[in-house]
Amino acid sequence: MVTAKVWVLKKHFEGFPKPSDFEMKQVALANLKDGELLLESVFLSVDPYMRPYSKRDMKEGDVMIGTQVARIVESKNPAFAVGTFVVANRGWRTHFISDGKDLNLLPAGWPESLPKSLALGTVGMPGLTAYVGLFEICKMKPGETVLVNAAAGAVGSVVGQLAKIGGCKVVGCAGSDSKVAYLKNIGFDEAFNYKTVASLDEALRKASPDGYDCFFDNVGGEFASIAINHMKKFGRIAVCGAISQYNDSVPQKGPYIQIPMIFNELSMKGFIVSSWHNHREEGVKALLKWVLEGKLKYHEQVTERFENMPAAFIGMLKGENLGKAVVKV
Ligand SMILES: NC(=O)C1=CN([C@@H]2O[C@H](COP(=O)(O)OP(=O)(O)OC[C@H]3O[C@@H](n4cnc5c(N)ncnc54)[C@H](OP(=O)(O)O)[C@@H]3O)[C@@H](O)[C@H]2O)C=CC1
Ligand SMILES: O=C(O)CCC[C@H](O)\C=C/C=C/C=C/C(=O)C/C=C\CCCCCO
Repeated sequence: MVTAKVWVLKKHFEGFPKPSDFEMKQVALANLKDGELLLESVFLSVDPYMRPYSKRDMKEGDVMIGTQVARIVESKNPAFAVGTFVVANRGWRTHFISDGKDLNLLPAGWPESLPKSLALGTVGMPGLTAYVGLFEICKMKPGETVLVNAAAGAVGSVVGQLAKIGGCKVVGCAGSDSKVAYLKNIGFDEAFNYKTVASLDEALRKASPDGYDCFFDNVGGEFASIAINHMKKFGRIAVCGAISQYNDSVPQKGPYIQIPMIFNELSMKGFIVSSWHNHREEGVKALLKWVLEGKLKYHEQVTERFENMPAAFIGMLKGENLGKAVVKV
């Protein structure tokens, strides 16, 4: 019999998550029935969505939500061989049983040399978010100017590079000078540290005096309220995330954005990547191709050991990650 380690939400978050909000437990797994598989998590993802979704979708005592790259270690299902790697959405746990229906194989042609953890980041849900947000929501065109915040993160770093691949000028911002240096290294035309600029308004104007055609917003809040005034006529805004607000114990009251919306006849559309599942196969295939061609660079913030999941999650929310944050079990 296999004993799994799991992290449960011991107490709903209030403000930033704290280590004491989590509790690690052991769960004895039953022997496999016909058609079942035993899997071990190899890499686990920590993502911002877990913070707001935990309040909406979880009750105290539930296993933390999340995805993993897992390896099949025992199989009573002829459709899946031992040693196969998959992406699953089974939460923060070291081992789990599946009937195979909730498993996604890695994209065909995944070379042995490519870290499988990328299936949680650049060639997975965050990469797909960037792909859908740019091509389907912003509908970026060559020669346009794209702005992206949280630009050194899992989604933002892909947004900037896909926009370069798409022939655009790209402006990004992040919360440290080392992240800004990384952005320039992966091809951003302009990048700045939003925490240290004297004025965000001035920094946005200096980076692109003519303004922005597309704004890929990962942050929301005050940043979005200022950035919207730098949009060009008929600009498009992909409302991807609002991480500046997830950890608020008291909701922020931002300035209204309707006037520039109306004056510049802007398009602004919220989206959730999982609603665009019909673009998943084409998107993951394109992302893998660009990575293998060296056109799409990646960086992973790898935290070792399952016991360190809460620290990895809290660190990501505080901006300690460069690129996709993953935990190596
Ligand atoms: N709509 C959808 O389907 C999806 C939406 N998202 C959203 O995209 C955004 C980025 O996600 P992801 O790439 O996975 O995460 P990241 O890898 O970018 O990690 C989060 C980053 O957000 C930045 N951040 C944290 N707090 C603030 C703040 N108060 N103000 C500005 N920046 C902040 C930090 O970087 P920094 O150093 O720059 O501050 C941190 O590293 C999130 O809002 C997430 O919810 C992600 C996936 C799917
Ligand atoms: O590829 C897979 O199968 C894994 C899917 C994992 C994940 O569940 C899919 C989508 C993730 C979406 C993330 C969305 C965001 O980050 C946006 C976050 C918050 C928006 C506001 C939520 C308010 C809740 O009350």
